[in-house]
Amino acid sequence: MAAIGRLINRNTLNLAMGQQYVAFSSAAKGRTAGVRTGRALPQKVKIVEVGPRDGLQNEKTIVPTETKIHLIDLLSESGLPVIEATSFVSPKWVPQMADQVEVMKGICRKPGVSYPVLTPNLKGFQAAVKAGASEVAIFGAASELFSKKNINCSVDESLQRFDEVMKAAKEAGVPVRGYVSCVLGCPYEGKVAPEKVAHVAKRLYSMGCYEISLGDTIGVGTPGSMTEMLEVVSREVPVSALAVHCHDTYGQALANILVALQMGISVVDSSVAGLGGCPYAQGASGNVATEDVVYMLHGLGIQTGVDLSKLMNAGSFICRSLNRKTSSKVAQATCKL
Ligand SMILES: CC(C)(COP(=O)([O-])OP(=O)([O-])OC[C@H]1O[C@@H](n2cnc3c(N)ncnc32)[C@H](O)[C@@H]1OP(=O)([O-])[O-])[C@@H](O)C(=O)NCCC(=O)NCCSC(=O)C[C@@](C)(O)CC(=O)[O-]
Repeated sequence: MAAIGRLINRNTLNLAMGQQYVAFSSAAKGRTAGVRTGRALPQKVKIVEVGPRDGLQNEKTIVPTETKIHLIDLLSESGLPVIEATSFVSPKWVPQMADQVEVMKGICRKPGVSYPVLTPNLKGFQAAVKAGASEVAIFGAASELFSKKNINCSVDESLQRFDEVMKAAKEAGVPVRGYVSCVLGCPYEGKVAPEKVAHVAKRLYSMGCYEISLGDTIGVGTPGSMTEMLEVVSREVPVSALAVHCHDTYGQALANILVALQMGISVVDSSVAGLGGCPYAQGASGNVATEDVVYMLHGLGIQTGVDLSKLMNAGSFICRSLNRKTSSKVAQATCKL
């Protein structure tokens, strides 16, 4: 009897959550989010969706190009302002991104939505522009060994390559975002000093990157280490130009994002269904799920412009296509797997 009761309660709960998740997540609307946490929070957050790139780059089986295109189109419909579409890297290094030109040509670009792509060097930049990219991202690291494993050069060499990309981008009028990987830990070197992160972030910002995304590539950070790192980095780069990019390996991503928001950051990277992992960071799980970030932000009364229901449809589509269970807690709770 008790077991049946539990079953009914669980089913009722699932049904209720399925119907009401939007209501739950918007419960704080109209209130000042800062009141609840004791610190001021931004009223609006820009979400940079990295699922089609960061999310898929590590997939062992090649995902059909049409699936990638359909995923991006569904994400475009959800109201996301930025969707990182693919990367112009060597197909020998990351075979999953070898169809970058077809992806860029196949997507329906929604007015007002930006579709940046990764470009590790001038060759990648030129190919990206030829394929119609109107925004690119360069990606460095705060760790020497990670830099070597990921892009086959030292941190200093990578900054020289990025300089070339920046010059070409300025001439072409293409905005450039900069990434710093391993900001809270490296799979090869362990702990990374915040000063190293600040050094690379400052260089990328001085080169002209309009925004610096700080990547906890292997998801080892905690609110404590995130706070410490951001305090150091924000002495060199204004917080208004910083973004956080959290992987969720240790389940700390949402807590880390919350402290970043409390420190004035208002740009958050995330991946639909929590897909992802870096091919050169073994054991790293996916990015924090976009659905979970949106749910938290809306619950805090922070605007994102994202329709959670449409976003969940995109998550559901890619999970079905990959025959994979979603990593989004929100999607799990509402049975949209
Ligand atoms: C950077 C390279 C190319 C250096 O790789 P390399 O082997 O040192 O390059 P190279 O200049 O010696 O050239 C070797 C070959 O690659 C070709 N090549 C050279 N450049 C390109 C290019 N752009 N596109 C296509 N092909 C290229 C080049 O033409 C040549 O071809 P071959 O003559 O042998 O036929 C390589 O290491 C690479 O592609 N790495 C990319 C790795 C990657 O994509 N990692 C994942 C993204 S980073 C990430 O996920 C972290 C992030 C951003 O999400 C934030 C976080 O979580 O921390």
